Amino acid sequence: MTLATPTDTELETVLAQWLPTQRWFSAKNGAIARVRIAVREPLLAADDLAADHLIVVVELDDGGATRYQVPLAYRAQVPEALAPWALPPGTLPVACYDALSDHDVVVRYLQALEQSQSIGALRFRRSGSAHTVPTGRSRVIGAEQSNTSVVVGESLILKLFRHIQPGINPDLELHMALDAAGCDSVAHLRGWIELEAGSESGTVAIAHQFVPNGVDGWDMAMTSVRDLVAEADLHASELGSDFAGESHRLGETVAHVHADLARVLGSEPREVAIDAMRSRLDDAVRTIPEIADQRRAAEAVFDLAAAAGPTAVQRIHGDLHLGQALRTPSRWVLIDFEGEPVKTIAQRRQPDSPLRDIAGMLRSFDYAGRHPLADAAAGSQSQREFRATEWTARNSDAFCDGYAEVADEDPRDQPALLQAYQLDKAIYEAVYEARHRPSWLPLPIRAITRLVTL
Ligand SMILES: Nc1ncnc2c1ncn2[C@@H]1O[C@H](COP(=O)(O)OP(=O)(O)O)[C@@H](O)[C@H]1O
Ligand SMILES: O=P(O)(O)O[C@H]1O[C@H](CO)[C@@H](O[C@H]2O[C@H](CO)[C@@H](O)[C@H](O)[C@H]2O)[C@H](O)[C@H]1O
Repeated sequence: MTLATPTDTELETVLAQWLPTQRWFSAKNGAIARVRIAVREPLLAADDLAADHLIVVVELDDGGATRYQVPLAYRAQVPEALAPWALPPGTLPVACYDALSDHDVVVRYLQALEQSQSIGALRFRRSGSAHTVPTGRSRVIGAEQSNTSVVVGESLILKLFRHIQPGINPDLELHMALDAAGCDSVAHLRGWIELEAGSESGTVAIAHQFVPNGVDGWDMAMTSVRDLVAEADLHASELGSDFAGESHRLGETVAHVHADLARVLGSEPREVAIDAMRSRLDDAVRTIPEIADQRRAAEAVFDLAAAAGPTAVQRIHGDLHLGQALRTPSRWVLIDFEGEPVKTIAQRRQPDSPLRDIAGMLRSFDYAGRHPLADAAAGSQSQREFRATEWTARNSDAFCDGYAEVADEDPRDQPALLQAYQLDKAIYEAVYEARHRPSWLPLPIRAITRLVTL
């Protein structure tokens, strides 16, 4: 006999309690009026384990509605190791938990991908030649991420988008283009899942080759900066953990990826959408009153950029920072081509200047350089501040040098646009930090002050 699973109504009640506790649930500030199951596709139905793939619509009191993807598994009891993924028992007749934590359910997803199956409204698509489901165990990563990824057998990574929107996700579109270009600075595409639901159709998950032995660029940069803060009498160039060589190589990598994207998806001269930057500033001032004093000066930076005239635009990464770069023993690999999570899919698919990605990385060097200062002991703080500024400048320059060597174009030759993109990113970061990590908010706020007075 197969396991009895909860009714939609039973699940909707429990989901309304559980969803706001999840990191990827973005509507934390709004009160939930109702959770409605829009799609429920059965994936497994055995006597000891059942699983459904759910798309739920969360309706808020303010009238807003967002769609989330929630795979659920059911057993008589939640296995002890999976307890952190359990939903509150409430009135459910069986134990219920996030299905991505259960290896048996993950294997079901991978089999469907491998065979390009359709399960109800879900279309599983394999990319490239036949590949077998990895044999090793699976592990969930991304507790602090916008989405949820599962690594299987240390050879494949399946990422399920949590907040889903209609349309092709840029992460899929750009990886298809980069694979077609033969780019080896990204993880190769292994498959994807689409939801076919009329006007709500779109990409809901992507599988990539897992990059083994990859070290996150942010973690590497942190090691270098921490050494600098501990040895404040050394220059960045004197550190054993100097990062400038890596920054240079990262600049080269980003330039190669931009060139491949332009070659496959095109590039053309166009005015940069400075109005979008102005309206982001307006929204940010409403959320973060501390930056209101900088508004006039920020508008002046945007005015100067608007006067710069047309520049080459193309498809870009869109949310590039050190955490989106993995250093393998042989090269840098860029990941997560989704663009900024706050933008709609249509906005993220708009061509933009490569300067946006370069500015994203420059902001990241600034974050890396200054973040450890908050923890450093007082006393020689000004010396540490000096060293942190030096570290940031050294690595930003190395990155731009590396980029310029490959692109034959130095990003620093367009100072007004580069400054506007950095300022726009710092404004985005301020809103991001206010929402997700309030203790980090001073970092982008100080950057805004610096960027408007350059
Ligand atoms: N192809 C890959 N190989 C190895 N690790 C990866 C790969 N893709 C992502 N990761 C790891 O998973 C984490 C989350 O991936 P990411 O695509 O950035 O998710 P999110 O959209 O949730 O931020 C990354 O920080 C990285 O550590
Ligand atoms: O990786 P995500 O796509 O989820 O990106 C979001 O979260 C990032 C934080 O993890 C955030 O990046 C900001 O903090 C980083 C340090 O943690 C720093 O290196 C980046 O420069 C800074 O922007 C990113 O903005 C946000 O979209």
